Amino acid sequence: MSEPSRLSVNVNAVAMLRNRRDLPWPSVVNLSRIALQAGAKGITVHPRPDERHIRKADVADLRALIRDEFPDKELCLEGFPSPDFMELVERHRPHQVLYVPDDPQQLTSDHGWDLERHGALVSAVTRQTKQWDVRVSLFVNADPEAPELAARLGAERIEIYTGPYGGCYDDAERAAAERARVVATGKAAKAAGLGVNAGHDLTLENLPPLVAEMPFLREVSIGHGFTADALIYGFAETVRLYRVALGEI
Ligand SMILES: CC(=O)[C@@H](O)[C@H](O)COP(=O)(O)O
Ligand SMILES: NCC(=O)COP(=O)(O)O
Repeated sequence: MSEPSRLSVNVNAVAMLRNRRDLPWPSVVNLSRIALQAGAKGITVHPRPDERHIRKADVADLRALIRDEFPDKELCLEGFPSPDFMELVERHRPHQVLYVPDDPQQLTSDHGWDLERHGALVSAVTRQTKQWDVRVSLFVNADPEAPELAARLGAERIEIYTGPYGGCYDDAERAAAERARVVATGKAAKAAGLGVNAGHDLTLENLPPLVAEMPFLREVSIGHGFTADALIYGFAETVRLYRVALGEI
């Protein structure tokens, strides 16, 4: 039997494509089902306040999909802890929430929390979320100082923002330097007793060297690069390719 996967497929881009028309396809639920059947560990969505891709109704549908058809898989919700987002978390109780410091206008996530500055907010929402029996992960920059504070604020995991690493796709030397920062942050998180996730601009190319240096990585959530590959290979085959890149199969 193969190892349980570390891959959570982010389906934001599927929703974005669907939202071009007032029609229900491509179906976020059907493509998530294909990803889970193909061996992904979970589905990640980042409903943004303007619902430009994932809508509140998608969250309800995905929660039902996983509860009814894939009870051993996970739904991860990502977002800024606004009252609206917290209401969504309380209602649907995903397996994991990733709190990000994004403002409503932000195009995509491009930095982790400043935990010194926003410690009071982060610790309050973390406490509340754990009372709902939802695992809390905090989005942090690749900075080995961040994990200890994240642990003190009550987080169970961190997700290391890998955008700067992903952005070095054409520069091996800079990529190695960025990767070293991610790995050092992961090691600091592990030492602080946190589970370590990573995400943003991960691809089939940049995953293998990262995973080789971070065998303790618990989860990667991948959407943009995954969807680009899925347009070529299809969803199920792309899950297989990413699982190969993760060294799982
Ligand atoms: C937290 C993170 O890195 C991802 O959620 C990423 O920001 C995807 O969001 P978009 O699909 O809206 O770009
Ligand atoms: N948490 C990161 C995520 O869900 C997907 O990010 P990306 O692969 O779309 O950059």
